[in-house]
Amino acid sequence: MKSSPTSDISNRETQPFQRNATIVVFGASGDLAKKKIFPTLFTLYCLGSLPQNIKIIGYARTQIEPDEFQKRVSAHFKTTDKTRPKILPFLQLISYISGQYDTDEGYIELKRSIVKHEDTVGSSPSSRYRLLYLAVPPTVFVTVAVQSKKHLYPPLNEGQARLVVEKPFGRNTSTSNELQEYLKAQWAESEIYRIDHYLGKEMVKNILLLRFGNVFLNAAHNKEHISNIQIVFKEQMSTEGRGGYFDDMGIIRDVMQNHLMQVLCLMTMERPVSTSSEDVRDEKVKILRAIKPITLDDVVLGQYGRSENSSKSPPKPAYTDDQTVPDTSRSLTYAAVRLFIGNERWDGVPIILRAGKALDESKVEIRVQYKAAPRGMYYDLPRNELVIRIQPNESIYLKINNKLPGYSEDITVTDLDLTYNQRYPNIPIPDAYEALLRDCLSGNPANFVRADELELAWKVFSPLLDEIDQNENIKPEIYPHGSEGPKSVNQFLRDKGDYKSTMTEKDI
Ligand SMILES: NC(=O)C1=CN([C@@H]2O[C@H](COP(=O)(O)OP(=O)(O)OC[C@H]3O[C@@H](n4cnc5c(N)ncnc54)[C@H](OP(=O)(O)O)[C@@H]3O)[C@@H](O)[C@H]2O)C=CC1
Ligand SMILES: O=C1O[C@H](COP(=O)(O)O)[C@@H](O)[C@H](O)[C@H]1O
Repeated sequence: MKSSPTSDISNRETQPFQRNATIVVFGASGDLAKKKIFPTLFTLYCLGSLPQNIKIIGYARTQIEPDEFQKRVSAHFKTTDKTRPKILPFLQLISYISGQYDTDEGYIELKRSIVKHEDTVGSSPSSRYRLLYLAVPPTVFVTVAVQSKKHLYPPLNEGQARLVVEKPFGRNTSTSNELQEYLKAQWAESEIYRIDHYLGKEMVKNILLLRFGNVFLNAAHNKEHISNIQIVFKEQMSTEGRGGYFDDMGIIRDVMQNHLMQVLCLMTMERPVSTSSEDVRDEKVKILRAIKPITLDDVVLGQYGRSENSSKSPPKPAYTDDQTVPDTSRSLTYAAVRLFIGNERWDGVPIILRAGKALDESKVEIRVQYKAAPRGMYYDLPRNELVIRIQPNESIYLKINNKLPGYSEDITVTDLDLTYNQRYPNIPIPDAYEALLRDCLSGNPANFVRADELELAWKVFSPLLDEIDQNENIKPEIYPHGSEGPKSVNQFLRDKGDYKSTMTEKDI
C-alpha cells in the first residue's frame, strides 16, 4: 500500500542526488554539526542511504587539525557492533577547511576541493550536486548564502545546489521577512530547505495518514464532535548553558511558533489533493491564514524559578541564576496560548498550545478531546480523547467508555492502545534529522518549511511577541524548576480551553 505519486520529481531543483554529491557543513566546529549533522550522516552512510560518490567537507573559522576534527565529529556517532567497522571508511570521506564566512579566499579553496572531488569521481559536467548546510548562527546566514551562491553554485546545466537552513528564521515577522528577502534574491525557493526537525519525527509524519486514511476519525474531526485540541511540549531540561541564545528568543520563538505550529497545521488542515509537497503545504498555508493573531487575554506566560525545597535532591537553579541571563530578565520559559481557527471545520473550537522547560517531565503530545456523549441513556460520561504521543515512547491511544467486565454495570474509561515499541518491536524509528537529510538528498521538500508558511506562522505570534517585548509591565508567572508549570495553567485550560481531564494508565 502506498500513497499517491507525488508531482515533485518533475522540476529541475528536486531531482534526487543519486550518484555524486558533495555536502558542505558550514559551522562544522559547532554544536549542531557535532551532535546532529555528522552523526546523522554516519547513520545514513551505514544504511547505504548516501549517494555513492560522496564527499563531506566541514567548514568554519576555527583552525582544527584533521585528527582533531575526526575525533570531534565521531564523538556522537551512534554505533553497534555492525556499524563500528564503518567509522574509519566514513571518516575518510570527510575533510575540513578553515576559512572566514565573509571573504572570498575560503570559498575559493572550498570550490577547488569540491571540483577536485567531482572530477576524480569522473562526474560528467551535468552532475555537480552540492548540498550546503548552514549550521551557523542566524547572524551569518545571509553572508554564507550569498558567498555560496557566488562561489559554489554549479554552472547552468552542470548540476544543482541545495541550501539547508536551520531555525531560528528571524525573531518576528519583519526580521524573518528581511532574511527571506535576502535569501530569495540569491536562491530559488525550491533550492531552500528550511529545517523544522519536528517534521521529521515519526508521529508527526503519521498525522496526515491517521486523519485522512481512517474514515471514522476523519468523520469526527470537526467542531461538531471535538471540544478542544491541545498540543503540548514539556521538557525537563532547563536552559542552562544556552541562556544567551534563549534569553533573546524565549519559548514561543524557540518551540511554539515553529514546531508546535507545524503540528497544529497537520492536525487541522483540510485534505490535500495529493501527498505532493506543494499540495500539502498549500493546505497548511490556508489554515495559517485562518488563525487570528493571539492576544494577551489568551495566554499564560511563565519563567522558572528555583525548585521547591526537597530533602531528596539539592535545589535546582532559577532561570535568572544562569550567568548569561540578566537578573531582571522577563524572557519566557513557559507559555500556554489559546487560538481559534476561523473556518467552517473549526470555528469556536479552542486550540491550546503549551510549551515549557524545566518541568516535571519530558513529553510531547497532541490531545484531541471530543464532546460529551448525549445525556439521557447515560449521564455525564467522561469525554473520549485521542492522544498522539510524539515522544517519548511513540504511541496513539483513544480513551473510550467501556462496561467493566463481569456482572458489574459500572463504566470505566479504557485506552485503545497502539504503543509502537510493543506493536512494532523490530522496526527502528529513525531520528528526525536522519529522515530530513534523506528527504533533502532525495529532493523531497514536503517536510521542510516553505517561505509563505513561515511568514504566516510569524503573523500569528508577532503582535503578541512585540507587545511582550515592549511592555515592561508584562511579567511572567514564576513556577518552581521541576514543577508542572505556572499554577494558573489548570484554570486556564478549564476556562479557556474547555478541557476536562480524565487520567488513564497511558497518561502517566
Ligand atoms: N545546537 C542545536 O541543537 C540546534 C541548533 N540550531 C541552529 O543551528 C545553527 C547552529 O547551531 P549551533 O551549532 O548550536 O551553533 P554554534 O553557536 O555552535 O555555532 C556554530 C559555529 O558557527 C560559528 N559561529 C558562532 N558564532 C558566530 C558568530 N557570531 N559569527 C560567525 N560565526 C560564528 C562557530 O564556528 P567558527 O567560529 O569556527 O566559525 C561555531 O562553531 C544555529 O542557527 C542554531 O540556532 C537549531 C536547532 C538545534
Ligand atoms: O528546536 C528546539 O528543539 C528542542 C527540542 O527538540 P526535541 O527533538 O528534543 O524534542 C528544544 O530543546 C530546543 O530548545 C529547541 O531549540
